[in-house]
Amino acid sequence: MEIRIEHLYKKYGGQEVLRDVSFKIPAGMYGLLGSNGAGKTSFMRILATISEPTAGAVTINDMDIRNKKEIRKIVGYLPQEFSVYPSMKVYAALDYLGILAELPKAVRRQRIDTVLKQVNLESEKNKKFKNLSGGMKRRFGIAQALLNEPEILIADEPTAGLDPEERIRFYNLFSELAKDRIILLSTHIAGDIEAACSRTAVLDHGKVMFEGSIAEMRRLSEGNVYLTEIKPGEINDLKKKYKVIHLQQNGPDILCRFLSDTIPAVTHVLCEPTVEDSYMYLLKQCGEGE
Ligand SMILES: Nc1ncnc2c1ncn2[C@@H]1O[C@H](COP(=O)(O)OP(=O)(O)OP(=O)(O)O)[C@@H](O)[C@H]1O
Repeated sequence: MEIRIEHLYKKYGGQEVLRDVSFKIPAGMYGLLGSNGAGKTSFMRILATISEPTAGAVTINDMDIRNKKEIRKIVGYLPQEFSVYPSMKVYAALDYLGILAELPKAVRRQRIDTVLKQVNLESEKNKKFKNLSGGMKRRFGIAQALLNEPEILIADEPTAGLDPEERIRFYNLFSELAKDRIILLSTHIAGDIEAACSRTAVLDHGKVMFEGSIAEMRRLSEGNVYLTEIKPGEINDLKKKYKVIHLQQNGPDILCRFLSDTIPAVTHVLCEPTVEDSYMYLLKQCGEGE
């Protein structure tokens, strides 16, 4: 099971939003990381056959994505904005989507029961869509994407707007589903990628800035991540000299995690980098390169 992307470009009018994107996505959970406008949605829509590349090639299990009909049989897609008729009940809405996907009645029944179990929405099946909580609506979105038993599930920022507990539940569901699938998900939360994915690609302004395993991603900023304890009045000074990743109140003082290419001029401890540190490190490099 593999998605192969080769020299992919996407242009909207004169704006190039994907630029020479090439990498492979193996089975398991794969995270696409990038800030707003990086090109994540444009990339995922191409893989889900909703939009077409301007140039380049994508194959899924050696099948060209231009075979839309065949590809759609093996790909499930959860777009960022997902909705159904608000007054439709959960079961009826899934049945309707199943009809659109041309699933025969008996298969539909069996699949709907299975996906409702998978996303833990069985007891909600007679509720109207509009009466579901935000997290339940997202779970419904996953259920509809799983209806045709896809080998590949593409989810665009599936956890945006969810509370931490619901986010954890979501990632548990994904890791369960990822055992025999490719799950490609996008987010701008580096910590989520670190916790859930085995590999990641970082997009910035349509270009791949990094592609590799989580361990490789962490290593990017090795030797550049420091911690220092400062007084609240010293924050601005530190920010002028270094890229601050985060600040945490520690009694009257502030614990500050920051990036530096050279040994810092303040009292410091060298830290083990996280995916978030490396993401900030990459963004800093991109910013400097512009
Ligand atoms: N249909 C479209 N027509 C014109 N420009 C578009 C279209 N879709 C996206 N864009 C532009 O392409 C660029 C990349 O957008 P995209 O939605 O792919 O990024 P993203 O990484 O998913 O961002 P976000 O996290 O905000 O969803 C942006 O500059 C956006 O304005």
